[in-house]
Amino acid sequence: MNQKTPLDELKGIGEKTKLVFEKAGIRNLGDLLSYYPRTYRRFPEITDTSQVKEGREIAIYAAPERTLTVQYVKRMQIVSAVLCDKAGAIGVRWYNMPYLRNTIKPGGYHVFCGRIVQKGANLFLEQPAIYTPEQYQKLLAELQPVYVLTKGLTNQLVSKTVRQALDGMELSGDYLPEDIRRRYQLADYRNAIEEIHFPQDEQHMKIARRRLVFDEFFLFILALRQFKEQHEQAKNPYTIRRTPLTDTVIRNLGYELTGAQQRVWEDIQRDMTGEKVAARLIQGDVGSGKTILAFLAMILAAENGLQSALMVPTEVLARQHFDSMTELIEAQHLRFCPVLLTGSMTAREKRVACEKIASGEADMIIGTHALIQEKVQYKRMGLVITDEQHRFGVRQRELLGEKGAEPHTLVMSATPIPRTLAVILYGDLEISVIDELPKSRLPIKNCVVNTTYRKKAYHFIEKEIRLGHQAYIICPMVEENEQIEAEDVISYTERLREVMPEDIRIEYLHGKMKPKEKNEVMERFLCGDIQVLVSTTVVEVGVNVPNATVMMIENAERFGLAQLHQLRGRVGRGKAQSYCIMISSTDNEKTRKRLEILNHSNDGFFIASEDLKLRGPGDILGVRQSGLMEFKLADVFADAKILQNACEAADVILKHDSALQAPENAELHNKLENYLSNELKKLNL
Ligand SMILES: Nc1ncnc2c1ncn2[C@@H]1O[C@H](COP(=O)(O)OP(=O)(O)OP(=O)(O)O)[C@@H](O)[C@H]1O
Repeated sequence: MNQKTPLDELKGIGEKTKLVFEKAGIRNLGDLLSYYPRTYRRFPEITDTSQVKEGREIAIYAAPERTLTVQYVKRMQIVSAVLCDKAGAIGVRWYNMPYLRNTIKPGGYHVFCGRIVQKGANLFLEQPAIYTPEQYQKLLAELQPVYVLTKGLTNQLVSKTVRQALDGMELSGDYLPEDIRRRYQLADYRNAIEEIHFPQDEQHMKIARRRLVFDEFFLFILALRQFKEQHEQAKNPYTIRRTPLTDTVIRNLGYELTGAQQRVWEDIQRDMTGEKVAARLIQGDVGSGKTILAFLAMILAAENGLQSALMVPTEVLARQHFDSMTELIEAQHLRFCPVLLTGSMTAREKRVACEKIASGEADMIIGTHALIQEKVQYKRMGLVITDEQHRFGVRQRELLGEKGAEPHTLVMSATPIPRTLAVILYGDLEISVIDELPKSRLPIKNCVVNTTYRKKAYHFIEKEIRLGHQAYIICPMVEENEQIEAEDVISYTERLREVMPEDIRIEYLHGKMKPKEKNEVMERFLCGDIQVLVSTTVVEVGVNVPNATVMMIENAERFGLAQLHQLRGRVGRGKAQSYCIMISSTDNEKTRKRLEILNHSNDGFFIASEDLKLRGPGDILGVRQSGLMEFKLADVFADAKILQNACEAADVILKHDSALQAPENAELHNKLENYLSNELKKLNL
């Protein structure tokens, strides 16, 4: 067995289980081994029955008062008892485990570990696992991997399957040359994989993680260097000239471009009118006004008779940009034709769009991945604008362009990273920074509060709505989940409708809704028909509704700081004073400190660096940063040092063997090829 062996060659993986894994993107053993735990769980310390609280997972050292009783309800056998310890007593229930009656005797002390649930007026310990104190002490030292789960996929199933794969696989070789491993003190691959899935303890897990993070960065940088090399050879196939039209558009915008926007616009024009194919990263904090620069670049292309494409990560965003572009064109009486192309459009709509694109009638094409997925024939494609999720824009450029005619690229990013890191991560791009917000903006007012403040917050939201504004409320979950104690969009909306005045229009939005429903809700929010939008983080990136002035975030402790900053960036985009209310459901000191950073600053760069200081590099898995720069394990902030090491290592290797053709680099070469094809697979090409 090797990394490419299909999963169903393992024992016990039948057709059904295979599909369950496939849904999580796991097809072969390589996919499985790199399905790293999302985090690790520790068993709770032993406490006593005075600490029970609904939803909490606890461990108590207790014994039943009397013999366990067994009741039959429908076809279920319910075993119940009252467990007593020094502090008091709690009811307990197990389902379909009648044999417990013989093993757990009155007065027999054990450690019971499970979750507290409320049934009617009473709290119960439900289905607790039972341990001897010695067994439990051992478990306390262990880290239990927790994976990202999908329907049918359990932690146990993943662990069991990984174990089987590791036991049956030949993983002796290490593609990382030994001198690199030695120089950067990296664990060997086999060991790292073993310890990331089955850590002996925290220290071993951290060593394993460090190696795998190095790998992620190392491959990423090697791929980047390859692209850069290819790219530097490309010549601009079309002549683009500056045009007075863009100056007129800027004059008629209704606001003045900030100094930073003007500077970056100059960079873009210089690129596009230059001799080489240009690739530039435009980095700017949330709400700094990146979109208008993208639009101006598209207008410049169109005026020169070239098509341009703007590719964004979500349908909601694609539609929003399409609408704003159409509005701009109409308001300024331009004669350009924009078209929208997204996956959820009907076959007929897509056909019409594609015809317009192929005939050259469409000047600007705005859409999602559909821009490369659909078989679209572009005509004179001169400019492609993507966001940082599509890091490997060069391949896409090739796909979007015609043979031999590579378009210019702009990559938009709101991730606030220091220049030193940006230079590494975006090594194939020139970098421009919009480091100034429009002057008309008032800084957002923030507060971090606990759940008792909710009622006041609702009153506050109502007041803002009466002033004609709108509000977002963010919940971490889509639906209720008994395992996770966090607010969910669906039941929250129901409750909110009950407590808010009836005339306030409240709707919800989440990623699992059909695209058409999502678009409808978003359009209604955009035009002010919906006043309070209860949403998951689907609104995180790019959504622009300047009339919204309140962002309330439930379970703020569950989000990374960068993500919270992105969410908050959905308000404060117009002239009115805006507010961000972060509700924290924990009194944990560390969480409080993290949220305080946001409370005191609206500056994305500052937040990212403070977050880093607080977490410290190599903090277990950290709180994931916003999903923008996605690595499996690595975090560009917390692992900045490893990133620098990986960059150095890549430079040294390429200096001696730029095409990775030397025999000692053969395995690395294969690994890189695999990496690149996986990156493309992610784009469903
Ligand atoms: N110079 C300016 N003066 C006033 N308003 C501006 C200026 N530039 C852009 N805006 C407005 O600010 C809002 C936010 O701009 P935009 O949507 O481009 O932000 P962004 O940089 O893309 O942010 P995000 O990363 O959050 O998507 C928009 O409503 C836009 O019309």
